[in-house]
Amino acid sequence: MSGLKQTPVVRRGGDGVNDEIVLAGRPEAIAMPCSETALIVVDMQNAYATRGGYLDLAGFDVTTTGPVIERIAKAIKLARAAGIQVIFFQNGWDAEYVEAGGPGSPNWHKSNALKTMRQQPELKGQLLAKGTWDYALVDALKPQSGDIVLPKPRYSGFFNTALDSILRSRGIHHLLFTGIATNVCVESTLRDGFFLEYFGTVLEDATYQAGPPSAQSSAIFNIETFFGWVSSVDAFEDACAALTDARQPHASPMTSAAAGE
Ligand SMILES: NC(=O)N/C=C\C(=O)O
Repeated sequence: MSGLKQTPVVRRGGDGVNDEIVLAGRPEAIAMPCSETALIVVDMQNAYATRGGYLDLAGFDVTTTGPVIERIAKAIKLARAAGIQVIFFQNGWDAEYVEAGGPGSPNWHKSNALKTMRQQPELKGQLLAKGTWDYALVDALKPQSGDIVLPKPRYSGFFNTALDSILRSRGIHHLLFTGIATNVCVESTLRDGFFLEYFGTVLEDATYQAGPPSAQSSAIFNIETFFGWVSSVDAFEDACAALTDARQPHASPMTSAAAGE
C-alpha cells in the first residue's frame, strides 16, 4: 500500500464539514459525506475466510485471512462511530440450490462451490447453503442493530437483490468496500455500482483475493484505473479522526477567558 493522495479532487454531494470524511487514496483522495456512504462487507462467511470452508475445500489459499478479518472489524467499528451505514453481504443459495441455477445458467458451470460439490457429492448441502456453518458470517464479524444484512445469489451484490433501492432510499452514493474476494464479488459489485452511478472505493488491505496474489493486484489495478478508488483502513481511520475533530464543539477564546483558564 503506497502512494495514497491526500487532497480530494473528487467530491460528490455536499460540502458539509461536519459530515464529510476525506479519504486519502489512489488515483486521488476522495471526499464523501458519512450520511451518503455505506461500508460494504462482502461475503465474510466461513465459506470464504475460514479453513474447512468452500474456498479452502475448492483449493484456494485462505490461510492468511486473519489479519484481513481484523482490519475489516476495525473498519466496521470506525464506520458505525462515524454514522456510516454498514451492509453485510452473504453469498449463497437455498439448501436445494434452486437459486444457484441449473445447467441453463453459467453460474452452474462456473461456480467452484457447485463444481466442488459435483466432484465430492458428500459435500452437497454443506457449501454456501443457507443455514449451514459455511454460509454463516465469521464469528469475529457479527452484525449489530442498525446494520443491514443482504443475502445475494450471484457475485454482484446488485444482481437480484434490493441493494440499489436500499441505497437510493437512504441517499447513499458512496460505497466503501471490504471483504473477500477482491477479484470476484468485490470487483463485480463495485463495477455494477459504477454503471449505476455509485462512487466505489476499496479499502485494499481489508480485502483478499480468490487465487494467486496477482489476482489481488489485477483487481486493484482495474479499480484504481477504470472503476473507482483505492484506499486503506489506516487512511479511513485518519479520515474518521479528522471528522471527530471537526465535530467537536471548540471552546471560543472568550469562553476560555471567562472560565479563568
Ligand atoms: N465472494 C466471492 O468473491 N466469491 C467468489 C467465488 C465464489 O463465490 O464462487
